[in-house]
Amino acid sequence: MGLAMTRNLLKAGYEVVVWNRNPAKCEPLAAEGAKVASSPKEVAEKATYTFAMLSDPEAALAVAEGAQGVVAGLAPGKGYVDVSTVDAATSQAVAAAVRAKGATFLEAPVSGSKGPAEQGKLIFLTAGDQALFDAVGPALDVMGKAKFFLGEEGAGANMKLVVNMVMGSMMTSFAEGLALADKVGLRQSDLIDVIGLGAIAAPMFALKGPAMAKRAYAPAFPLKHQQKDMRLALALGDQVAQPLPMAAAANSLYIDARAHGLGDADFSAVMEAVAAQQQGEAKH
Ligand SMILES: NC(=O)C1=CN([C@@H]2O[C@H](COP(=O)(O)OP(=O)(O)OC[C@H]3O[C@@H](n4cnc5c(N)ncnc54)[C@H](OP(=O)(O)O)[C@@H]3O)[C@@H](O)[C@H]2O)C=CC1
Ligand SMILES: O=CCCC(=O)O
Repeated sequence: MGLAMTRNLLKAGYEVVVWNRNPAKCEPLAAEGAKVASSPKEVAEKATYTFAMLSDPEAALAVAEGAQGVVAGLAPGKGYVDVSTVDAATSQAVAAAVRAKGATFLEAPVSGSKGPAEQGKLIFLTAGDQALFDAVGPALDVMGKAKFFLGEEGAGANMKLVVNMVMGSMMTSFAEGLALADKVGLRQSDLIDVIGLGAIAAPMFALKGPAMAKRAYAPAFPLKHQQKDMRLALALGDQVAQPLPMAAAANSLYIDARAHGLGDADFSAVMEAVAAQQQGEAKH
């Protein structure tokens, strides 16, 4: 995600300084005009606005608050925008550390996967300091097709988790439908066509369905991240005493798929966990 988003900033003429834990991943961006820093701190020192796209809450905290982290390089007049999908508590902790340095903070997780990231068509779900939202608005418009400002930090993280919880449950339900159709002798391609013409048509079903029918799962949104989002959404439900039985059932399928080595496959690979359960075996 970070690679595609940065490419769009470079194409739009922004001066960009990049850092990645595995430095080899910076090489294509360096070839396209980005400067490479040796730490997140150096990025924040060199840039006015620092964006982070990281896997999970642990990574977001490490990169923000580590000894060579972003916060160490911030100062008044600078801003930090975290576009990773994390929980509200992580975002709030980072926001407090950023503001203690006199800088501003915006959480801005995205809806949309690899394709929209490449095409500059992401949807930003932001919250935090509105002045920073206004300042980075043109950059968000380069990377995305829509942006929402939802209020204080935590609101963007929560919105993202709710959206991805719904998406994760939709995907498991779709996988069960494909598996059941196959079991009763229906063509999965017919099911995909029928769903696509009716009230439950969804771009996700049309996009992923044909590959799922072939049991092919080239990664766009890695399954390990979908399972992380289900876990964080369920924790959010616990915090506010909202029962989420459908999401809990879906999460157990993602956990199963992840345990069987499918964490780096696309999240549609949850199909394999569904198929294995229907066969009454733990084979994937
Ligand atoms: N892929 C998608 O379709 C979408 C993903 N998201 C969210 O965006 C985020 C990134 O997703 P994606 O790009 O697919 O994930 P990847 O797994 O491809 O990238 C994760 C990034 O986090 C870095 N990272 C992980 N742990 C650490 C750490 N401890 N310290 C420093 N860096 C670390 C990785 O570095 P390294 O390269 O060194 O491993 C890598 O740059 C996730 O929160 C995901 O849920 C949101 C919308 C869509
Ligand atoms: O977090 C990942 C979202 C993927 C999508 O919105 O298509």
